[in-house]
Amino acid sequence: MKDAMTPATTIERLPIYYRCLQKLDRMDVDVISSKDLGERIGIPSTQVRKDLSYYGEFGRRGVGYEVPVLLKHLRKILGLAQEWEIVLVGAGDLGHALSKYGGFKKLGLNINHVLDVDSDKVGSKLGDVEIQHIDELVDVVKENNVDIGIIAAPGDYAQEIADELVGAGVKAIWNFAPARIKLPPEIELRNEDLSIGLISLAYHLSRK
Ligand SMILES: NC(=O)c1ccc[n+]([C@@H]2O[C@H](COP(=O)([O-])OP(=O)(O)OC[C@H]3O[C@@H](n4cnc5c(N)ncnc54)[C@H](O)[C@@H]3O)[C@@H](O)[C@H]2O)c1
Repeated sequence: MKDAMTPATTIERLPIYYRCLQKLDRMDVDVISSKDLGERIGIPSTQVRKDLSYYGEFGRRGVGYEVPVLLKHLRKILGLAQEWEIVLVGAGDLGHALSKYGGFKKLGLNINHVLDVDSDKVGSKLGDVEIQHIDELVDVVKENNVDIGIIAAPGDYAQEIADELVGAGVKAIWNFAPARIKLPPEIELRNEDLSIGLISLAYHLSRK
């Protein structure tokens, strides 16, 4: 089924299924019913079946889903059957946190390049990645076939950085800067705002 027909909420749930199945696989669980899978991630079994039906027929009626098989399919669907080369722009507090988080590497999402404008930071290491000067952006992207760029620099520079990333060949941008950046339609853009989660907690608490 085409992505355009898959609801955004289903796509957002795929990584949750994936993580849950990885855990089950580590526990040597071979088969899981849609009911058990739904309970583990807090949604009804009907929703599980509907979500997965957008991508094929994976389960067996009355039996459930074979965990390793579904995991393999989801890995492919999520684009995690391959390794991704990623450049991070901005080696500040957020850049440190993102770069040092080990979970991305385990998924094959490799933040192998970090760029910054601050000459005091250039040459120092973030984990085992050496920070390079922002002037190296084009070479870094081209020489390493970088597909994904992360912007963790101030908002005032976000558009300029995004344009440079795209010009160099990056196909997707994860933007943390508080700026509305404009990109060609073929470039995937995800704007992230961690405060949304915290504000929603405050919203719900204030109504109790
Ligand atoms: N979306 C979110 O949830 C979220 C959360 C935290 C921070 N942020 C945003 O992320 C960005 C970084 O936040 P931070 O707390 O790490 O800030 P920071 O000041 O600690 O780090 C910013 C880094 O960007 C570098 N930089 C500045 N201009 C640059 C340029 N033109 N090219 C390359 N590097 C450049 C600086 O030298 C610095 O190392 C800010 O825009 C901030 O608003 C967003």
